[in-house]
Amino acid sequence: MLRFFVATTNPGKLRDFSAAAETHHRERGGHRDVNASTHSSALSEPSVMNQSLLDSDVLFEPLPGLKEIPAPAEDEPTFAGNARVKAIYYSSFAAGELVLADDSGLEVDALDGAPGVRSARFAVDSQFIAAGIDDIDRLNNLCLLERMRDVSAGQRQARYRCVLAAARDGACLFSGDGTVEGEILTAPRGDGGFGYDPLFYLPEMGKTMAELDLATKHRIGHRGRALRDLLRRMPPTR
Ligand SMILES: O=c1nc[nH]c2c1ncn2[C@H]1C[C@H](O)[C@@H](COP(=O)(O)OP(=O)(O)OP(=O)(O)O)O1
Ligand SMILES: [Mg+2]
Repeated sequence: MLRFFVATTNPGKLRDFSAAAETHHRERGGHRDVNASTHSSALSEPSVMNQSLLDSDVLFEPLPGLKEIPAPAEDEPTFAGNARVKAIYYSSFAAGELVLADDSGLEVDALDGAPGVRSARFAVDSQFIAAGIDDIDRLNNLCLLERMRDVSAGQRQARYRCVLAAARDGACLFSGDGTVEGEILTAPRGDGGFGYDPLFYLPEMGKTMAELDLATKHRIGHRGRALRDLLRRMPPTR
C-alpha cells in the first residue's frame, strides 16, 4: 500500500485524486469502483510504472488536520517552485509520511501565459468584481471572459499545467508534471469539475473539462498526466 497525504485546500483537486486512485485500483484488477467507467483503456499506463506500484494500491487521503494549518505563501515564479514549497511545508505536519502537493493553473496564449501561477488569484489581482457574486471560481471565470472579450475564435488557445511534488519530513523527494491543451470558450459549458473547467474546451473531445466524467479527466487531463509522471519517477525503494 502506497499512501500519500494530499495537502490541498481545494476540494476539486481532492476529487480528482480520488478518481485517480479508483482508476489505479481498477486497472490492477480490483473491484472497489462502483462507478466503473466505460473508457478504462490505459488510464494509468501500468506498463511504465515501477514494480512497487504495480504491486500496491495507491491511496490519496486528505492531510489530517489541514483545516487548522495556516496556508503557506505561494509566491514562487513557477508551478514547480510553488508545488515544492507546499509539499515541504505541509510535510512537517505529518511526520514520516509522504505528503503530496499540487500547484496548477491555466496559461492563456492571448494573455501572454496569464493567469499562470496566479490562476487562483486572477480576479483579485485584476480587482475584478461582479455584483452579487462572491464565489472565487465564478469570479475568476468572469474575469477571464472579460479579459478575452476581444480575442477572436482562432486565437483562444490555452493549456492547463500541473506540477505535483512529494515530500517527507521537510525534504522534497520527487515530482511530476503534466499539461493539457485546449481553448477558452466565450460562455461556460457543463457543471462538473471546478475552477476554469466550464470554459476550458477540448477540441478532440468536443467537450469542456466540466462535461467530462472524472475517469476521463484523469486520463487526458493535466493532473492525471502529472500523477502518472510522478509515479514513474518515484524511486523504486522508498
Ligand atoms: O483541473 C482543474 N480544473 C479547473 N481549474 C483548475 C484545475 N487545476 C487548477 N485549476 C485552477 C484552479 C485555481 O484557480 C488554480 C489552482 O491554484 P492552486 O494554488 O494550485 O490551488 P488552490 O489554491 O485552489 O489550492 P491549494 O494551493 O491548497 O492546492 O488553477
Ligand atoms: Mg493555492
